[in-house]
Amino acid sequence: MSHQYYITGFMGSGKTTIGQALAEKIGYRVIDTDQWIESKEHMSISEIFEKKGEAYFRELETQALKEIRGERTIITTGGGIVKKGRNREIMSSQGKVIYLQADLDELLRRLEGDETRPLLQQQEKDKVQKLYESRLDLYEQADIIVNTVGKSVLDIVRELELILKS
Ligand SMILES: Nc1ncnc2c1ncn2[C@@H]1O[C@H](COP(=O)(O)OP(=O)(O)O)[C@@H](O)[C@H]1O
Ligand SMILES: O=C(O)C1=C[C@@H](OP(=O)(O)O)[C@@H](O)[C@H](O)C1
Ligand SMILES: [Mg+2]
Repeated sequence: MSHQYYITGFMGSGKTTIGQALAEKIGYRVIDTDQWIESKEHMSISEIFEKKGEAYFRELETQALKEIRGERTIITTGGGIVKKGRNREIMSSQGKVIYLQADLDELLRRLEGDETRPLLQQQEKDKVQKLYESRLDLYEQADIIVNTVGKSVLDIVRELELILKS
């Protein structure tokens, strides 16, 4: 088993939820980059986007990846972390990258009514689809890819536990 695992995927793929449950199951600690940034800035992700802008938030994501280090650690990331080559390099050099896959319709169903993701607020579906498609190749560079559609959180945790043990 690796010391550090990074969980990636589009918004709604279940990174935060699965990371938490998997960490409990295998006795790892878990740190979510969005939560790390919110507590550092004393602001919600939406407020950071609104008051400081996306570029500022992206800088903090890189800082989070550099600073969050440790044995037996799962790092759950924000869906846009893969955009920067530097971030992808940091993740693959410091640990193993897991991609949680789902089709866009499933992701949007899971996030119906959600108001915490600024990039989904008042966006046409076309725009979200373009964003999703622009990231697929980047997510697919992961070491481990798990399809989450039609599976419960528990199913996915069990599947990942087996993969990590092998
Ligand atoms: N496998 C799954 N099946 C159905 N709903 C899920 C699944 N995984 C996560 N969810 C739900 O989707 C929503 C987004 O999950 P979250 O963990 O916040 O995703 P992410 O961190 O990738 O954006 C939550 O309401 C969560 O309960
Ligand atoms: O995809 C993105 O660019 C983002 C995803 C969000 O995290 P989740 O993927 O956990 O929703 C959060 O980091 C921010 O709203 C931007
Ligand atoms: Mg999350």
